[in-house]
Amino acid sequence: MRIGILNSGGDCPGLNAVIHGVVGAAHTLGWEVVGFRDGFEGLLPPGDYMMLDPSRTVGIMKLGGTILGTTNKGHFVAKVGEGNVSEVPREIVEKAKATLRHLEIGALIVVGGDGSLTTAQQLFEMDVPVIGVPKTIDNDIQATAMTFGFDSACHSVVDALDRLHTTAESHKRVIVLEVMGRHAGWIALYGGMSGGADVILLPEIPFKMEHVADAIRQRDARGLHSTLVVVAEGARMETGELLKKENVGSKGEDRLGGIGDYVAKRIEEMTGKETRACTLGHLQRGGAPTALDRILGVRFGAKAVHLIEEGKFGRMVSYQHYQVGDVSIEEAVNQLRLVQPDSEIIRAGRSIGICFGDCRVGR
Ligand SMILES: Nc1ncnc2c1ncn2[C@@H]1O[C@H](COP(=O)(O)OP(=O)(O)O)[C@@H](O)[C@H]1O
Ligand SMILES: O=P(O)(O)OC[C@H]1O[C@](O)(COP(=O)(O)O)[C@@H](O)[C@@H]1O
Ligand SMILES: [Mg+2]
Repeated sequence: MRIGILNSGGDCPGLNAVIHGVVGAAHTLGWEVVGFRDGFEGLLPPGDYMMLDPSRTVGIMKLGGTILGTTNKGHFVAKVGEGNVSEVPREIVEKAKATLRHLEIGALIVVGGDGSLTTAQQLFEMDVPVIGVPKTIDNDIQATAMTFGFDSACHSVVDALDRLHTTAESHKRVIVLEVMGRHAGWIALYGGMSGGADVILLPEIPFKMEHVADAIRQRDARGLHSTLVVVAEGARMETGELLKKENVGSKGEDRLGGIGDYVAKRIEEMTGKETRACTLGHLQRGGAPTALDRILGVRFGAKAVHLIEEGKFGRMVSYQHYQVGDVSIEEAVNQLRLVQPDSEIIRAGRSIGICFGDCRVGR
């Protein structure tokens, strides 16, 4: 048996651990693994690929990014903007199928986000035996309680906050840290809470600048002259508008960014306190995966191979109740896991005095 694997969409720490898991489990079964380069693009004839065996994947688990490369542009677009689904052109699917036939590949593992898994589902519906592995650094796919990459991103946020605390305290400043989180604010919430942020602004909880400014004034009155604010890039201004760096229209997803600068400027105007903004950006996506992301990646990779062994095509690996299981790709795509404003974690945050920007903090 020969199987294929590709990574697609944005990268994140842990992708190489998935590859390591796939190659290890396949090797044990005596299977060969073909790794396609640059996402689905590698499927186009004559095929851009490398043979993967344990000698090729030794030591890759600790590396960030992906040895296969990835892309979010090209011929296989299946999802644009806020979730509009488009069909991958039939001739492109036929070309991909011809490459898979030519290379005698019996099953294809697609490691990708919601968009790439939408493409995977379309290939499955056109008789390609596909298995999905969920990849989202934002951790926002409903069908899996957790995915690799998220924990590493939270570590970057905590590291940044640890550093920002010392400089903010020395200068009695407010510092606003903008982090990733397009629809879901998990990175801001987990990273912010574990890094000791005082104000956390999420896409799921619309905020008012008055409440943010009030929280900072209250802290000042208590002798706490520095404040750290974490804001997810998808957090919405009072007007409900998203701040974008680039509007790409129907070509894909708009690039978000700028909310950190906006919030910092408003804080300075409203409180008179010296305020600085800092954008963590792709530092969250790069670098070595944490132990948690490595073990998740390896388990996901091994599970993907075992799903092929069982012939469970059209399924996506999923993590629920501390177990790696599977769900249908079709059900998994388009269902976002968002922070619930009335959840236990938000209540815990409020109870320790964190301001989420939607109401006055404290009694
Ligand atoms: N080969 C490709 N050609 C065109 N679009 C692609 C290709 N691979 C991925 N995309 C698109 O890139 C976007 C992002 O992919 P996705 O898998 O959702 O990852 P993420 O959102 O994590 O970056 C989606 O809109 C997806 O359809
Ligand atoms: O590398 P790019 O294209 O700037 O991507 C950044 C985007 O990726 C995201 O982190 C989403 O990634 P995931 O699909 O992996 O969750 C957004 O928060 C952010 O806008
Ligand atoms: Mg996506």
